[in-house]
Amino acid sequence: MKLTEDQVRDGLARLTDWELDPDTPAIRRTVRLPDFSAAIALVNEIAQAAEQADHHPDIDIRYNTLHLALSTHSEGAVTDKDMALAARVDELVP
Ligand SMILES: C[C@H](O)[C@H](O)[C@H]1CNC2=NC(N)=NC(=O)C2=N1
Repeated sequence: MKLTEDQVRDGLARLTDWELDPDTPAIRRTVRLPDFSAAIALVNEIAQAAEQADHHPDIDIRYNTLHLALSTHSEGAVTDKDMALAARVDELVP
């Protein structure tokens, strides 16, 4: 389900450190880990959650820092699936 900008902003209030990028549109979160292997461990956990949800984030890995973006490619929009996976990611971040 496509969300309006207001619905996305309401949802972000219940998440940790996610921001709306209205230009893409997508929601984004940067996560800094202690080192590269901790970053990769988190990527692997997120990958499992993504496969379970059949919904996949864009992940940019920069040494110990992950830049995560969630949008629903088929809709060209942020949807409830993105908000749900973001909440799951928040649970996985150590
Ligand atoms: C066939 C499969 O369900 C689709 O390709 C899914 C897979 N993961 C996806 N992930 C994201 N972020 N957007 C999609 O539109 C999408 N589509």
